[in-house]
Amino acid sequence: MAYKITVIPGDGIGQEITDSAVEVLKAADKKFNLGLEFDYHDAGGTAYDKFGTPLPQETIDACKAADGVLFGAVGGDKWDKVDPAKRPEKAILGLRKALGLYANLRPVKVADALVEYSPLKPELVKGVDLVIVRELIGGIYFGEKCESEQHNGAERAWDLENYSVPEVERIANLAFETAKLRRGKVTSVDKSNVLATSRLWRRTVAKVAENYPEVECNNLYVDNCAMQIAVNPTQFDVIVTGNLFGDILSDEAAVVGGSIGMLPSASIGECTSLYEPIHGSAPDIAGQGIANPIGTILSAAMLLRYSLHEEAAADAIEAAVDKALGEGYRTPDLWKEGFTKVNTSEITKIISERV
Ligand SMILES: NC(=O)c1ccc[n+]([C@@H]2O[C@H](COP(=O)([O-])OP(=O)(O)OC[C@H]3O[C@@H](n4cnc5c(N)ncnc54)[C@H](O)[C@@H]3O)[C@@H](O)[C@H]2O)c1
Ligand SMILES: CC(C)[C@H](C(=O)O)[C@@H](O)C(=O)O
Ligand SMILES: [Mg+2]
Repeated sequence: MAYKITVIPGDGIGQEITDSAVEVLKAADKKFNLGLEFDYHDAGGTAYDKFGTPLPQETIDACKAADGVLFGAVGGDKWDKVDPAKRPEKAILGLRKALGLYANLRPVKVADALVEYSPLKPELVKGVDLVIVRELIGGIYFGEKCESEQHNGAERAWDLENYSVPEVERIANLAFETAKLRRGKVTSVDKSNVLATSRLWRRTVAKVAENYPEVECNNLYVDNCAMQIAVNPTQFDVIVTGNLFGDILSDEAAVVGGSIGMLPSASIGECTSLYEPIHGSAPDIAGQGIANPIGTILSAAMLLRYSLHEEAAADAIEAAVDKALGEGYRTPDLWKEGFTKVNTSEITKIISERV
């Protein structure tokens, strides 16, 4: 039986990093005889330029029909002035919604080889192993919005944040189930000292926690959490939070491991799951062949594990990444004196060979 993987390179470095991940997947396919088939589709600014929409219906249909989706990144200055409803970012937001991907798992694990690359002191970073469980299709991202209106003689804009109990329950349940398979601790992050949505969030998480007496649960305000990630990141096991806070905290947590280019993610929900690095299209380095593809390669490993249940192949890719890093190969975002500087295609080949 063949597995169908829909690949959406998108914009900027999206093409380079998805090419890398597909090359590594092909190496895994060769070794484990997986029967992978790749099917490419457009989204983002590239799709807007071709079709006048960032998310063509045929891309959504292809994702629905696939066993897993591998997504690169979308966006870029070139499209900053297009109608907000047609911005490239609408592609990933629209796909998450169309596929019902309510949960985004962002694991941050600092490989021993990378401890000294962190902007934090090595003793703070050693042993960091946490996962951010971010609610992905609710909150202020998807609330009613107004781009511009007149109010008391001045122009204003607004975005409405809302969360319902069922929306919080399903993400909280997933966070507790995830914690049960890990170290048994959930930290729920909100701003319940100010926001009504956060108070509902905190009440609902507390109710869900009653069903998981074996899991320890604590709450942090988001501002304190941002500080705690910098001063004591090893305290975290599972962090569960809303859409906007999860977006911000995951970029912060990503660099604890040295570079945003390293962090993979899995978005899961009601239909096909989607796998993407957490970073964006990096217009400042696009086309130079120097992007770090490891976040996308590790996202591909997550696809093999969670969507195709090909555990051995996923393990082999993760081990190959660790081995390449352990042998001292570094893309420019992580390079320093004494290590071997490699570009995107070189690190891809090195990882593929080690699979
Ligand atoms: N899921 C997505 O598609 C996604 C995610 C985030 C941002 N974006 C979009 O990407 C565009 C650029 O956003 P931004 O600059 O704020 O964030 P970004 O993540 O693209 O880049 C931030 C910085 O990190 C660096 N960087 C990111 N990924 C890297 C990698 N793999 N290797 C080496 N360096 C890397 C970039 O060079 C840049 O200096 C925007 O249009 C934004 O909306 C898209
Ligand atoms: C591109 C943007 C819409 C997206 C988000 O905010 O969710 C990105 O920052 C991410 O983290 O995946
Ligand atoms: Mg983000």
